[in-house]
Amino acid sequence: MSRLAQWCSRVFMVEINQKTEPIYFALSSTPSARNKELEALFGSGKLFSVHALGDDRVQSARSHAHLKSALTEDLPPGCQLLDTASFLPDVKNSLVRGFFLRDNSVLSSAERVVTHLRQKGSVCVFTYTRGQNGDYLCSDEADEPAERERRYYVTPAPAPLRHPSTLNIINSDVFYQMKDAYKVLQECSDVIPESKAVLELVEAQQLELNSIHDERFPVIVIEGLDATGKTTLTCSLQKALGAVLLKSPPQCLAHLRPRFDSEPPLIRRAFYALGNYITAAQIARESSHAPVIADRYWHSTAAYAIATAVSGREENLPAVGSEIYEWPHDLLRPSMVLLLSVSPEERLRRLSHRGLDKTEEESQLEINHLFRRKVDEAYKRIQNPACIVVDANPSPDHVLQQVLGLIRNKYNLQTPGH
Ligand SMILES: Nc1ncnc2c1ncn2[C@@H]1O[C@H](COP(=O)(O)OP(=O)(O)OP(=O)(O)O)[C@@H](O)[C@H]1O
Ligand SMILES: Nc1ccn([C@@H]2O[C@H](COP(=O)(O)O)[C@@H](O)[C@H]2O)c(=O)n1
Repeated sequence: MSRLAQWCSRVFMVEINQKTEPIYFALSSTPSARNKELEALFGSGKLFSVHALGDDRVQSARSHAHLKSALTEDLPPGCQLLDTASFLPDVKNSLVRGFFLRDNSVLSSAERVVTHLRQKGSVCVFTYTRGQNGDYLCSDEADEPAERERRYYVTPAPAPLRHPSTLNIINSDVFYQMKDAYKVLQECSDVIPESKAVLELVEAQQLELNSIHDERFPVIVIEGLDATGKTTLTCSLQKALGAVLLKSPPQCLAHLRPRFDSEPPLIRRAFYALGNYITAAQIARESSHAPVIADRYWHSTAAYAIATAVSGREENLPAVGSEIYEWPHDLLRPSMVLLLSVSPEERLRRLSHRGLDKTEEESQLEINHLFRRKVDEAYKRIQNPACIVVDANPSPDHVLQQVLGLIRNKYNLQTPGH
């Protein structure tokens, strides 16, 4: 079967704008009725869909990221790059991400970029042209000569029940057992040597990870978006309760973080997932003799990963109660998770006062209201344990007293020296 014929079983999703519904289409050997949405997508210029190819998931993820930067850098004016994906409706792990290249430039410049990519190999490029009857046709110039003559028509497809960007979340963006995240870093240890250091640190914690958690002292996790006051509150709680303060990712991974932050989601998220297991081992040790306060833990890992993976609006998130929001069965569960909630205006005020360098994701939060809403909503949908929302708009002392009240209501903890 030709390459293009294989893609005929799949549906394509093109996102023109994150705020609007994507456009769905399929490839068929028979023409179909004209459609306004497709007309808007294809317009009159030439179009290409480009997907990175790879022998394994690590290579595919890295090739996709390289392709994105190559296309973004080389794209001449008059050309537009759109995110696209192809998938089998409602079939888990069937999503393949790619790009749609719209060429409205006078010199058909995108064609040169695409030809160059084709020559370099490891990409799959389809070309879309308008036929005499006004239909849109798809062809693959790399296919065998006989196949190149065959016509595949672009036909509108219905939106699937589950938003396609949710199909690959399990084990690509969120990991539900340590061994799955561990495997990802094992698979990339040749191309990212720092992975070995992470795996050794995880190995070193095996004893604690296998031991049963002593429930004597409570473990309280503080969660929230950037600049909601987690650092301020966790430091105050540490003093007020005579607690041990821990973080996820743990300090021992701090020097490796920038390396993994520059990698695609599969690798980056596996790194943060393993960070939680190292923090879990530290929690197991410390909570045997004192209360533990943790600044971020699994809720952060999952909520950011889900919100980044799911494109478009909040409604595209997996529904409440989905398995996506379940806690990993092998990860130590905290006694209480508090989610600091701050109005967007107050958060921006705090960010601008702080004046520190912003990470890419922080800047995205600032400009991307949609993303922020998705992170916030994903936090609230995570279960077992679910988080308790705390109004963190008031003064630091007010927030501290509120949280101490919640903790003391549940546990009989004394302030040191009282
Ligand atoms: N309750 C509060 N009222 C007013 N300002 C606050 C409050 N809590 C923290 N701040 C200020 O807001 C800024 C961000 O606070 P903080 O660093 O504690 O947030 P964070 O959640 O730890 O941020 P990040 O996750 O980005 O490290 C700081 O300048 C801090 O002094
Ligand atoms: N347990 C965690 C902690 C953090 N992350 C990721 O890091 C970013 C936020 O961390 P800051 O230190 O900058 O506040 C955010 O992008 C999370 O994706 C995580 O995944 N898991």
